[in-house]
Amino acid sequence: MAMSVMANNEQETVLSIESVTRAFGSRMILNGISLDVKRGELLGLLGPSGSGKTTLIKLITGIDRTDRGEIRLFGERMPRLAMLSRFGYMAQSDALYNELSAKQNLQFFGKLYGLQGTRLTSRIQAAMGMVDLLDHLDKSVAAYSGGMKRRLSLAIALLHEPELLILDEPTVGIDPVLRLAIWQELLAMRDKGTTIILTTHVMDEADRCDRIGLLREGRLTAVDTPEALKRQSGKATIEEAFIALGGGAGQ
Ligand SMILES: Nc1ncnc2c1ncn2[C@@H]1O[C@H](COP(=O)(O)OP(=O)(O)OP(=O)(O)O)[C@@H](O)[C@H]1O
Repeated sequence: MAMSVMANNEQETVLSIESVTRAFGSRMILNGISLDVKRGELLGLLGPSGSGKTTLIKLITGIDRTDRGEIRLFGERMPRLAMLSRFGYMAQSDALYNELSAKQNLQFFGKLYGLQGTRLTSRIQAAMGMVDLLDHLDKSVAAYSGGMKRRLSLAIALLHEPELLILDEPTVGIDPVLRLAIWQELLAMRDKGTTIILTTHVMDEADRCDRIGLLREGRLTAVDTPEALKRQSGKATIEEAFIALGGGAGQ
């Protein structure tokens, strides 16, 4: 009985962050962060440059370790290698093989995730269609523009249809029309149950998230829906709310 209740709870909470602290040298970068993310939720992390968004993302993926506190993905304490296949990760700087074609990159990463044969081929088509790069599959990545590399990195993160997507500034350098199309895809994935955690500096993107976590000087100063944050700050737009709630400081 107790076991089944626990299993249900664990299924609901995809990510649990508890009292997490991370310092570099004597500088406290993250200070007592606690946050839960439920299955099928789209959480946006917003904060001034240097507020610790990427540091937090790296702790969630297990690339970096907390100094204090704990992070659990799907109930498992991170870092844990076995969790790698459960999420798709898009880093802030693209990790691509420049000398290979886009297709070869996708095949390489796809095989790492256990995809092969017709499933790998169909997933490559679907993911590249989503980022509008199907016409450039055979092009060498060295010949890709910065925005195209971002889109290819996103396609790789989506390739194995993970139940959790962790995206660090996924739409930087992507033009507004395609950005909108990518957001429609992300929202459709969310609606089908994919959990998405992303960082952004773009206010209209933040507005589309289910909840926004506001980071400032290493602390999570607010976590709520865009509507609640606007109400709480008495502001009409998320941009004004962000500044009113202390997000405008820094740089
Ligand atoms: N490995 C490291 N060693 C020392 N300092 C680091 C390290 N990684 C990050 N920092 C520092 O931690 C702070 C937070 O960096 P982080 O990249 O998490 O910020 P961010 O909110 O993602 O910023 P941006 O929006 O500009 O990407 C910065 O001052 C950065 O210089």
